[in-house]
Amino acid sequence: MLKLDKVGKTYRIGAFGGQELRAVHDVSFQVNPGEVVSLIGESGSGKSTIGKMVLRLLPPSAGAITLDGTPEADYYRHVQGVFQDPFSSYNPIFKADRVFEMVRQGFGLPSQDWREKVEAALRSVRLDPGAVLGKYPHQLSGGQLQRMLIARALLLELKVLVADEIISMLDASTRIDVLNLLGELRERGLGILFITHDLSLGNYVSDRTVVLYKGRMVETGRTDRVFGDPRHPYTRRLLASVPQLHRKWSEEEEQPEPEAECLFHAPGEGWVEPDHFVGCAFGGEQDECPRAAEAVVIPLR
Ligand SMILES: Nc1ncnc2c1ncn2[C@@H]1O[C@H](COP(=O)(O)OP(=O)(O)OP(=O)(O)O)[C@@H](O)[C@H]1O
Repeated sequence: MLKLDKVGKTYRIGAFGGQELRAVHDVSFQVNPGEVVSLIGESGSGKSTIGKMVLRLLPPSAGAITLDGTPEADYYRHVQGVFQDPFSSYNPIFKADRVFEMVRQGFGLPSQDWREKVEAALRSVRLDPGAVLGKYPHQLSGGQLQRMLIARALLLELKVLVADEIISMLDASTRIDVLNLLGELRERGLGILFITHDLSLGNYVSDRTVVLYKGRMVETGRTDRVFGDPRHPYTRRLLASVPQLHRKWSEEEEQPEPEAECLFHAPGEGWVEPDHFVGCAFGGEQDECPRAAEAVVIPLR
């Protein structure tokens, strides 16, 4: 089980790193084996920063990230990531399957039976080894390249896959294939952290959802509860802003603003039901909240 416990990240910014930007505050959640957890939030809400900390590409400034008490050296074999742009993960002048050889060398894995293992991993992501091995990146589609990256991660005794906006650059028909592939990997016991700004994707793919606002968790719980009965006003706003098929944009614009809800302070903060948490987007720090003085909090139920 991957566990984040009160994780925070502060970046040093400005000339000579003289200023601080708190990108992630006090984030705690877990990803169990065979579970997809989606991390949802607007641009800049800290999703990728959390993904990078989980992948140990960035050190947390506070809190801890652990995987079953795994020793540090083994962590990288068990927790791997796939990112938005599959093309940038390949060197265009080398054949695409060089990524497999690089991972073998990088982790000092034996060359014996390697080809068979690679072919088995490719088949498990529903790729025909004969159709992709020996090809250059430009000869393969974005969906095939993305699947190869997932196959590469599978060769490393993967326990948790961090999928950061992995389908946003794929076309509609390939997207659903990759999403269904994630579903199959989940069935096989993989834990998946699915990072997206797209609420409908998060709803489609995940068992549990974490909603972020400016680096803070404002709501988390079972996806059917968070989407079916959102308690934080921010989550409600997000859900209301998803375009709906039967409505035109002009009609959307005519919708009145919801009244008298402070966007940030949710009534009944805390555990509103088992496995459904609602928190203040400012961590209860009143002086940070621009609307604290004017906030009128109404009961949501
Ligand atoms: N290396 C960095 N140095 C300084 N600030 C950073 C760095 N990386 C991200 N940030 C800042 O941290 C905040 C969170 O960024 P992050 O990329 O994690 O958000 P995100 O939710 O993934 O956004 P997006 O969906 O646009 O990728 C932003 O304000 C961003 O500008």
